[in-house]
Amino acid sequence: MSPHGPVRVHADTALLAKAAATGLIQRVADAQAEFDVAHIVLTGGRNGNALLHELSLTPTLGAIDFDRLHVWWGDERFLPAGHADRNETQAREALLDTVPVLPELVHPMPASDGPDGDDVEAAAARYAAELAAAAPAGALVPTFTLAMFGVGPDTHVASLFPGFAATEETERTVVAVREAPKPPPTRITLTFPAIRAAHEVWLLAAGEDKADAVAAARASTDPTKTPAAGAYGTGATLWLLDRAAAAGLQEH
Ligand SMILES: O=C(O)[C@H](O)[C@@H](O)[C@H](O)[C@H](O)COP(=O)(O)O
Repeated sequence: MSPHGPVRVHADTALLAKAAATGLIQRVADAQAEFDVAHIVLTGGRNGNALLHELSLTPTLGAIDFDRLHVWWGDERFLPAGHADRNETQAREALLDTVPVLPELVHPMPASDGPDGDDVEAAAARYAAELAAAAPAGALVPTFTLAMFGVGPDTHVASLFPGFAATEETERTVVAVREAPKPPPTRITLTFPAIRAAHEVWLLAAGEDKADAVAAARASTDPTKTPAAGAYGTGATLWLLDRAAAAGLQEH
């Protein structure tokens, strides 16, 4: 599967969030019809949270059966539970606290005051085990219906930053990241083997500060140099942009 799937360009970030919310509902409803259960991977960041907030306002959200929806995260800032900067906290505020999700189907990455304390490597291993427990036979992670990733200005996705060893991981599905260039410095992240188990991957980017990163990632096939180029699904990969983030693309 090519890492450079089609691009959808929206006039602004609000329309990007609305279109993405509608698309997510359709994909989850289709997966629940076909496979009974759907698994989605949430992203942190402004665009990821804007999408979740838009979902909470979307009338067709009722097409999703939350009794059959597993929610995972692509990465997490390794902070105490409930910390305002945790992706989980922000996702709960943006959407999860407003919908009837089943707590046992919501899978946050461990917090720094969780069962492993500040041992971020043990916490990463714990999440890998949780993914494996929900995986089909022979797999290490569930077949994610949809995995979403914001794209950083340096082309990072999740907490896979350019040049970091985590971008070269081929065995483990979840690893710890230390000294991340985007604060906070200690994080937990899915690796490319986990990301590429997704049926569909979306890359979200908005704003002129992302135009160079989008152009660089779509011109590259080196996932260590430009991690966004390494995030793709088995069935589809879609880049959801606003006009500002697409400005560096010849194709648009
Ligand atoms: O934990 C995080 O910080 C996010 O998961 C990160 O990967 C984010 O998605 C990108 O940095 C884009 O963030 P913005 O959408 O806010 O630019």
